[in-house]
Amino acid sequence: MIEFQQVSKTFGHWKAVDNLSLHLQDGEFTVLIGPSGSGKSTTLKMINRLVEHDSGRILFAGKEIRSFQPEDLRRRMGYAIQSNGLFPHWTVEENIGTVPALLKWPKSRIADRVTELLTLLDLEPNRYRGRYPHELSGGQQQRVGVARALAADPEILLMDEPFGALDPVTRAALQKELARIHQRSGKSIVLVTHDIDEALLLADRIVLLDKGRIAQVGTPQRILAQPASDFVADFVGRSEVGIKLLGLQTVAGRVRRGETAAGRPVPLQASLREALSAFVAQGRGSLPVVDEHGHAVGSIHYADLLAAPAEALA
Ligand SMILES: Nc1ncnc2c1ncn2[C@@H]1O[C@H](COP(=O)(O)OP(=O)(O)OP(=O)(O)O)[C@@H](O)[C@H]1O
Repeated sequence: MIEFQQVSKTFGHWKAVDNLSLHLQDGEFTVLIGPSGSGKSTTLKMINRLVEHDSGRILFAGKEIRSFQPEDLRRRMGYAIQSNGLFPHWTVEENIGTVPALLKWPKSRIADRVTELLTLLDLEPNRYRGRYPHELSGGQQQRVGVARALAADPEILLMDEPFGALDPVTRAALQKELARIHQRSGKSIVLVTHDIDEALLLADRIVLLDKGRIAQVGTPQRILAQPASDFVADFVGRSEVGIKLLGLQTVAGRVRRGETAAGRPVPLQASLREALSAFVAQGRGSLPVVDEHGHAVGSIHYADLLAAPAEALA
């Protein structure tokens, strides 16, 4: 879908992006991560030509992006940013409907789409559609920012720290929502973050940048279990690698069906990290497992967690 071929971008004497080659697959959730100043936002903004690359080629749908009008490109690519970028004097409805209006959708279709998106993002449509951004909380503004990016059903969604300024609870809720949107729509998403846990949770593939260069590209499992360098190992947090690997898998893959155990049950969909926490909190070596309706399914043993890291690379 998007291909970078030896792309560089220099600001003054500073190489913000240095000879980047990268192929972003159709339907993939790609997370760009790295320390501050590593070139994440510059890489993202080059995709919709908010920043023009100096050299190399960037292909979108097989064509160099310079051959598109920037406006056409931006209509085909949703863009959400940390500071949400909402127009302050426009209502929520007008903000969300920006690109559909540019595309000359009929008013009724825009209104229906706004209703659909507000519902999807857990904002009661009639309560919020007529409000102005300053009448919303920060988390609600960010939801509207995400809704606006999704409005015209773009082929690709570009997100620059879209949940950066949120409290942990709202952030977790929106991450879950975004994962659901991705699963349901199969849309290509490129998200910038500096939060390794967010990257591990959401990414099909992580691109870890360091000083404008790729330090490693790989699945969350591979980045955790086979870091390509000391820099990568340090960035993902050496001492917590085991715990993070457990966070990538669910109890469903380890359940001993039909077996019983005593204790407070863990859900099938809980991560193995959550299961570990339950073992420690309850001081037990095995626990019952239940499905989403609370029905008994089987049990999980503490020792079953140990199979996880090896299998993560299978
Ligand atoms: N418009 C600009 N003019 C000059 N330098 C810039 C400009 N935009 C970015 N830079 C520089 O390019 C480098 C990469 O910036 P970029 O915003 O891509 O980093 P980042 O990884 O997204 O960082 P952060 O996590 O802090 O947002 C930085 O050193 C930054 O100072």
